[in-house]
Amino acid sequence: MAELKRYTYADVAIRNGTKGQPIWMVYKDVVYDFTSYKDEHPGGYDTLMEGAGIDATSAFDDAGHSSDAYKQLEPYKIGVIVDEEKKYDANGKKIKKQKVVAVQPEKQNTSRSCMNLITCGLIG
Ligand code: HEM
Repeated sequence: MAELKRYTYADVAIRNGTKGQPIWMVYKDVVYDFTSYKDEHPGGYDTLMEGAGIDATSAFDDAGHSSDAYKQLEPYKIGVIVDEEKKYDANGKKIKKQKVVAVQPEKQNTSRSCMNLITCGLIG
């Protein structure tokens, strides 16, 4: 089986259907090209374009599409999002981003000097 092409969100953003660009869309880290589907979408062209060039996962899910509509995505698949930019795990669940908190050296010093103050206060 041929390996799927990998795209970044910047690659997808350019293909937003304007200025003769194709209509690419991302659903759960998979990239689709819906250019040929634009006049077939039962929900209309404008509604389809709401997801053009972006991660349209929530827009697609929120539209209340039937299971048939979900099955119709497959033939338009052209690739996947690069690993570094993936938003979903292998089970299709949204990856929770870990909050990275930098340790500030000044703060450490402040608390230490504060401790010293308390200690000094207690001793002296
Ligand atoms: C973000 C992108 C999309 C949005 C916001 C959207 C929205 C909608 C809405 C609002 C309807 C209901 C229309 C009505 O009842 O009058 C609809 C219907 C439908 N859409 Fe989409 N759509 C999107 C993309 C797609 C794509 C990519 C496909 C398939 C390749 C698709 C397949 C369908 C189908 C088959 C229906 C008919 C009802 C159903 O079976 O659920 N849509 N869409």
